[in-house]
Amino acid sequence: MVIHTTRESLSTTLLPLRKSQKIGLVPTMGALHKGHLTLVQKALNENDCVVVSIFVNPTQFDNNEDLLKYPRTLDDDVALLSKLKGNIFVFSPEASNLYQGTISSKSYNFGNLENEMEGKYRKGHFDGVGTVVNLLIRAVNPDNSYFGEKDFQQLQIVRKLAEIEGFTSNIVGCPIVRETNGLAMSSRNQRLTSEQFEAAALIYKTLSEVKEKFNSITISEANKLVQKRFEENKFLQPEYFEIAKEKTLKTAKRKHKGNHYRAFVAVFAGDVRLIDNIALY
Ligand SMILES: Nc1ncnc2c1ncn2[C@@H]1O[C@H](COP(=O)(O)OP(=O)(O)OP(=O)(O)O)[C@@H](O)[C@H]1O
Ligand SMILES: CC(C)(CO)[C@@H](O)C(=O)[O-]
Ligand code: BAL
Repeated sequence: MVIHTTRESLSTTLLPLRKSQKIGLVPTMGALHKGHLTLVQKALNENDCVVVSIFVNPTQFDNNEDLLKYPRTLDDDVALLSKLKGNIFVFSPEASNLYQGTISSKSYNFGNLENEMEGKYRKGHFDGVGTVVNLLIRAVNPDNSYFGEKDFQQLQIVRKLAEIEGFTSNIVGCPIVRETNGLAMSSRNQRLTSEQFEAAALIYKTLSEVKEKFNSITISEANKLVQKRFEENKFLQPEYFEIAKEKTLKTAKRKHKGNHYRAFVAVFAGDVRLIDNIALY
């Protein structure tokens, strides 16, 4: 497996391939799991070669401890990718090489998408995500770029970013991959104790209950139901639970015909922050 650590070496390798090959990009922060591998496999199925970027982007963290504790497992990541069949390039640059100058965010207006949920609770997060995704897409110039629905708000932001920055790449959304207990796979799951991991099954269980009852209860009743379920669990502290319109991600207080709704949640298990969401249709 070829590992590129600079934009220059990656671009030299990709240049001759461009004429005849479709290039896929899967941006990640590493500590790869089956969720990531599903994205990579989809990218391999739909392209001739795939760049998997592994870069823990400092500008999207508002919490320095979260950044320091973020798992970094490059050797294991490469070993996992090596098991897949197909032409994969790992792109694992230093921040100074990727940013080529000061390591700071551009300021974006994503039409308010950035002010909801994750944007509200992680200040500047989506400016950091937008900045790094822009840098990665410009470095790779892919035909298709793959993002998971686990980070559904991020996926919507990246679609908007593509309009703002005029990307030629398609932005491809991929369904959430879950553990057998329902917990959405996430690199941060590595930091859970076994008790927290078991308890965290409640997140998807509760989202599924809301989905099942959604047609027969009000949004306010759904909010109360979620509050009650988490009150009963000593391992999990919800940061937010919101039912929002899928397109605008605006919090919904009442249901209106013709809208698609989605439930979103962020939960702390100790100091590990987990997010999840579910379509309510
Ligand atoms: N369980 C999953 N199902 C589908 N896509 C996923 C899943 N986990 C991660 N992804 C996607 O993989 C890409 C890279 O994600 P990232 O490297 O941040 O991993 P992560 O598991 O989301 O980690 P964390 O949430 O702890 O930051 C993102 O597009 C993300 O949405
Ligand atoms: C898209 C991304 C790789 C940008 O750093 C990150 O936010 C992620 O892994 O979801
Ligand atoms: N997968 C989202 C990246 C982050 O938590 O910063």
